[in-house]
Amino acid sequence: MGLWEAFLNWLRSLFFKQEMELSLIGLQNAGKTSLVNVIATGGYSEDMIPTVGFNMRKVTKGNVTIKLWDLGGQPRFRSMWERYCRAVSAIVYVVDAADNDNLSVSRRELHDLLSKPSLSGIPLLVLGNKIDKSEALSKENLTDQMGLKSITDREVCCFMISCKNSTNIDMVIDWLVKHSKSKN
Ligand SMILES: Nc1nc2c(ncn2[C@@H]2O[C@H](COP(=O)(O)OP(=O)(O)OP(=O)(O)O)[C@@H](O)[C@H]2O)c(=O)[nH]1
Ligand SMILES: [Mg+2]
Repeated sequence: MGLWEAFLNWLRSLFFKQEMELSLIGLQNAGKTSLVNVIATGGYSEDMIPTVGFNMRKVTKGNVTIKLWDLGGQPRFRSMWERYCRAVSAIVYVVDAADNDNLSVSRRELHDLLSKPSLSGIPLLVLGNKIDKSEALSKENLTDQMGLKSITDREVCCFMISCKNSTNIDMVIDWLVKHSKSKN
């Protein structure tokens, strides 16, 4: 990068700073914390500790600072999901696309959450994770089984990803950056 270009980028970053706040929701073991790690550092580990309560992490991508609320997915933490979704620019709902046994629970929890009046209209990004596994569903199947077509009161988008292989993580970041708000 030339000096002039670097200077222009610096100027741009001063004037066009964007920020956003996101909540990562989904059942335990879906891969929420893995996604935060992949977005923040690119690192992936098989050896993860379940999230107790929540973690907050700030990540900067270009001019956008993203504040991520990474929530625990075990049943005892689900009642606090709504509280952490109220002020966010988007809700990111992570699903283990290879875990057929838990899809109906995941679907129910998602639709329960979206029925809260406090969350009306907040854009939703559904991520079918673990597509590196052979038993992972296709996007069409996941869309169908999660009942995504019936959500008509907000913007809904769905991507199939793998945190393990970093598949489609760039698409996720692009989507998030597009949904950030200008600070000024
Ligand atoms: N094969 C495969 N495994 C994954 C992938 N992403 C995450 N995992 C594994 O899934 C397990 C759970 O990942 P976490 O990121 O801790 O899941 P979580 O959604 O944060 O779980 P809670 O914090 O309990 O809600 C870990 O063993 C990860 O290594 C993926 O893309 N592919
Ligand atoms: Mg976690």
